Amino acid sequence: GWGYADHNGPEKWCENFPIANGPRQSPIDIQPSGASYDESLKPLKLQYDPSTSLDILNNGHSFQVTFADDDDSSTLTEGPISGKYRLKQFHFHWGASDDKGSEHTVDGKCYPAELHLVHWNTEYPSFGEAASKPDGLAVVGVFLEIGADNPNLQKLLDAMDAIKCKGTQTSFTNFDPTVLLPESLDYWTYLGSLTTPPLLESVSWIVCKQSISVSLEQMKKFRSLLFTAEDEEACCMVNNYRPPQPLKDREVRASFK
Ligand SMILES: COc1cc(C[n+]2ccc3cc(OS(N)(=O)=O)ccc3c2)cc(OC)c1OC
Ligand SMILES: [Zn+2]
Repeated sequence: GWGYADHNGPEKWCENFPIANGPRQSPIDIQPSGASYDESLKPLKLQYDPSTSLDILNNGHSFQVTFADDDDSSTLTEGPISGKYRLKQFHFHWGASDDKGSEHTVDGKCYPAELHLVHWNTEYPSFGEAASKPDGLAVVGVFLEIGADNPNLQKLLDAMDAIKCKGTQTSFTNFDPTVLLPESLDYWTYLGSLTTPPLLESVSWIVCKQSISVSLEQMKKFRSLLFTAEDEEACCMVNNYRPPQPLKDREVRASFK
């Protein structure tokens, strides 16, 4: 299957997923000077109910926290989207060292990690259905920057000992992902895709301008996870990011001046 190694990584994904070379692939390098301020863009409205958080899982590509999405308890509305999108899961991408790890870059600057909050359009019956529609998904991206210890990440980090290997999961209840958002919700937005196979071109990307902090010690904990299952030769889960893709015929809009 696909992965992030030389033999199955981003440069090879087009062999099984030709959309990898499509017209609206993600991530991209965001160039603030090339983004146009759009005064019609609304502030993001994120309303999350912590009782919808279910479990935390090492899926062999990242770790994700999954949410109950059978009602409108945790939603994203306003912002650049129309309608209501339900939170399905959040996950991260990160590097082997602090000079790389994010998927989006800003004027070529890489961050050590990037958080993705994945939402699907309730216009459609399920995540799977929405994932194949051009307006089916909305992913909020938040950069992590090396700095002070971030206490809001601690619950995630404490759960990592229980999900070290691919395929392991543990319950993860009563978590409000709002605590992971930066104080300013200024954002850039553009039309793109999932950044992992199946790379479906169904995502309205919403990338926050402001980052959140993560300490060096906390980053080391991310890097202690494994891509591999218990019975396989251990391979550290690092560099699970896709590099920026061609912007092609797209515009990036800014919600701020
Ligand atoms: C839950 O059902 C699905 C889960 C998944 C799993 N999945 C795969 C890849 C993903 C990539 C993502 O990319 S990202 N990094 O841009 O957020 C986000 C969520 C994803 C979720 C895919 C599906 O069809 C495409 C599903 O519907 C059948
Ligand atoms: Zn992601």
